[in-house]
Amino acid sequence: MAAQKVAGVLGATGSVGQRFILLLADHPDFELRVLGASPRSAGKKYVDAANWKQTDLMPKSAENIIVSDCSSANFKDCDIVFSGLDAEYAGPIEKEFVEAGIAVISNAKNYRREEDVPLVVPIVNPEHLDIIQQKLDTAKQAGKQRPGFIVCISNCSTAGLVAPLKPLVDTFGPIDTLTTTTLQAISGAGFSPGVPGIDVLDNIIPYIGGEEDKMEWETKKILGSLSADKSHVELLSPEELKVSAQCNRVAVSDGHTECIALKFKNRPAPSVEQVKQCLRDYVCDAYKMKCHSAPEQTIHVLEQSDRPQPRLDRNRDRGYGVSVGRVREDPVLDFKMVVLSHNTIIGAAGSGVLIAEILLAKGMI
Ligand SMILES: NC(=O)C1=CN([C@@H]2O[C@H](COP(=O)(O)OP(=O)(O)OC[C@H]3O[C@@H](n4cnc5c(N)ncnc54)[C@H](OP(=O)(O)O)[C@@H]3O)[C@@H](O)[C@H]2O)C=CC1
Ligand SMILES: N[C@@H](CC(=O)OP(=O)(O)O)C(=O)O
Repeated sequence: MAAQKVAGVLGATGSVGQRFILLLADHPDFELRVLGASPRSAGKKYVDAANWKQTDLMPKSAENIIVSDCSSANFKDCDIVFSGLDAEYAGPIEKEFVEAGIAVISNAKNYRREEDVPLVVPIVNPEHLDIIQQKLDTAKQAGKQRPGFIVCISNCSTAGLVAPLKPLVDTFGPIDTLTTTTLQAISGAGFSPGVPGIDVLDNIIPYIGGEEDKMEWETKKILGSLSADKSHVELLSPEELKVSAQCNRVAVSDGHTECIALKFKNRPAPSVEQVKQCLRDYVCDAYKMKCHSAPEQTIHVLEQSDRPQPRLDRNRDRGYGVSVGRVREDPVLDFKMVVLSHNTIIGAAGSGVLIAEILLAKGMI
């Protein structure tokens, strides 16, 4: 077995950071050695710094790690750094890491729209990581040191949305119009401070700041194609794809549900049975590459009329699989369906870990 790569986590005490700790404990490819968080946590043992909220116990291996401040010098021995930093602080910290030659996989929104930064949902568009290979090749040819780089993970609701779209577009051609109404879990709002119980209990909050714009924009980058020179992604134009999102916060702990409807450009549209079969048959590249965390079944098509449900279905394929149910014809567009994805696994930390496994398999770290 190859030696494990050394890994660090920024924002290790937060909602996404805690999920990274769980997913990286006992990982065959990565040894988690360095944890970073705010100055409030730095200097404390992880067990004292983190307000642990996961239903799995904190891994013993993390308990006694002393939390560092988020300066790249503390992470200089890391082959890869995963970031679950609060977006308010992620920008300059992640930039400093990249300038120090470190490979960063970020959950924060700050660099997702940069032209030369891949925005990757690993079960959907791992080929966009070729942008990184191109950067590494260019540096090598110029006789430069291996550069640092950043890969961004998408917004969590966007990750669930694009998962079923990918095989549908590959099989039936482009989508013309897409609408989604989300029901998003409270863990998506993070832990500092998080959504107060009094706001969300017995309630639905029909607003999540910035979320709708992110979903509408990021979908067009993730479903876009790599440029011929592999330096950037060509975004889908508004004429190529119209997307409309409405986002709501609901009193669910983990798992974002989305009610989506879509219309294909090509006529005649496929049948409901063809759509379901296409989703069932989809095998993501990461699974074909035998990546450790890749879901065996990328998309679970559920036939029961009252599924998917967050509590019952969010952990399919350890949270790396996406569930789709209630696939049916839509009298306005072509089809509608309900999509469920685990927001801190395939929507955040799990995607980060799977991206790192793909980078490792392709020799980029
Ligand atoms: N939760 C989710 O489902 C998803 C979240 N994201 C994104 O991931 C990122 C993390 O989100 P989430 O885990 O929910 O947020 P949390 O609020 O739960 O965690 C934020 C983390 O950032 C750290 N932090 C805060 N201020 C600073 C600072 N000044 N310097 C260094 N570290 C700091 C916190 O440390 P401390 O505990 O010491 O304050 C904590 O570890 C965000 O950018 C978010 O938008 C993306 C997709 C999904
Ligand atoms: N906004 C998402 C989580 C999140 O932080 O997304 P982003 O990384 O795109 O800001 C939610 O509330 O569920």
